[in-house]
Amino acid sequence: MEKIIDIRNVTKMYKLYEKPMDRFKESVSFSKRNYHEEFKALDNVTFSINKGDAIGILGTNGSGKSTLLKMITGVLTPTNGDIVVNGKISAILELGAGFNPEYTGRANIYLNGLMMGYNREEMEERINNIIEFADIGSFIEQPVKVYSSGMFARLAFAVSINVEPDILIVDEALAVGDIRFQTKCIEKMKELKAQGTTILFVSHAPEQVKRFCNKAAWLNQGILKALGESSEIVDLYEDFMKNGPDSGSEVRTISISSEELNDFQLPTNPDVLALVTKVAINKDSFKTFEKLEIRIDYEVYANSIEDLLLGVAIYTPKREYIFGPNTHLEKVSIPTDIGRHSINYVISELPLLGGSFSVDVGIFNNEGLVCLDYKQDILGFSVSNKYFSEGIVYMKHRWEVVK
Ligand SMILES: Nc1ncnc2c1ncn2[C@@H]1O[C@H](COP(=O)(O)OP(=O)(O)OP(=O)(O)O)[C@@H](O)[C@H]1O
Repeated sequence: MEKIIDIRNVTKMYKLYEKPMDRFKESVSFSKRNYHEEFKALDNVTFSINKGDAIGILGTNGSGKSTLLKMITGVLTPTNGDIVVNGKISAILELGAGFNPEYTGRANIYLNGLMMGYNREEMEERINNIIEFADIGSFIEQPVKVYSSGMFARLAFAVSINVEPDILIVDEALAVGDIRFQTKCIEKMKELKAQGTTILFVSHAPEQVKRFCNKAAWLNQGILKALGESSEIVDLYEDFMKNGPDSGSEVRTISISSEELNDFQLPTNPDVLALVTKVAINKDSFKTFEKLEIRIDYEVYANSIEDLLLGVAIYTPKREYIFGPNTHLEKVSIPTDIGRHSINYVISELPLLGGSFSVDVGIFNNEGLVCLDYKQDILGFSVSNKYFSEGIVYMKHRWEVVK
């Protein structure tokens, strides 16, 4: 795979001044006094992008996406680290950037072409396509200062994609256009992708990234949190957005005691009739339809327990209850005599789609009315996939064309 963009240990510090005057004071200070605080917008980011990749850049507001893209285009320079770009970039970064507000739309097309390294004749070959794509009617002859944000987006997009770039960077520009224009842009981006153009795409709609991009990078507070196949990264990102910063990292695969169990002993407290002593899961991250297996060890301390039952419940991190069968409801008899027992709970084809999940295990009697021992959130697991469906669970279904 040919690397087209190589980002190595890139850090970007911004200087923050409390008052505008402080910047001036600092520049004239003989004693070299500091009037600013430093803010790290990007922190030691390293990754590379291969030729032909469509990579989505994900992250909440202020996570450093624009800063990174501006450094790739050369508008900003890194404080530390290096960025190597092997191709011609066409970028729609901030609406209106690269346009002269006093010039007409038509004159700005030539100006943009010039900045991309095309001479007037070369732009003359392209201008009709650009104007047709922008489709803003007679506004093309008006100074761009009178344009609406939608018109800006149309013109910027039309120019960027009609100049045969090696790398196309689209930062949120699609969000301003109407649906018809968005569709047209996506069609054109697909065409460029098919021709091998590398595309960097920032969108606040993760589904768009899932559908359009093969890769994704997730920035969080200036740090590259995850990088990989787009659908898997979007699942992680969406999970983080829904459940907060602690989700995912809290996924545990720990059994109640990681040490081997001691010899079986009756508890000193005679009211303790049975305990779940160990819970373990076969993996901590799954793909949909993989086999999930939870092993539950429990101990029974009295001979008189009727209707002993085990239950396993799966929850989202927000405690939305997804599924909770028990051995009584399903008429499965489990050992009830004094001693140590083990049960395997097996889902042969896990139907969950993306996200992280937690598991509770309980042991009860009397049809579940009396709880003997309950372990909440005793372990967790995550599910991520290549993009093939949306939602929490995959339901068996079929499509029938009626007409
Ligand atoms: N010129 C600047 N001077 C000081 N701080 C800046 C400057 N530009 C950006 N920042 C800060 O750097 C951080 C990253 O900003 P950046 O615009 O790269 O984020 P972003 O992920 O693109 O956000 P958004 O989704 O809102 O566009 C933010 O906290 C922002 O306030």
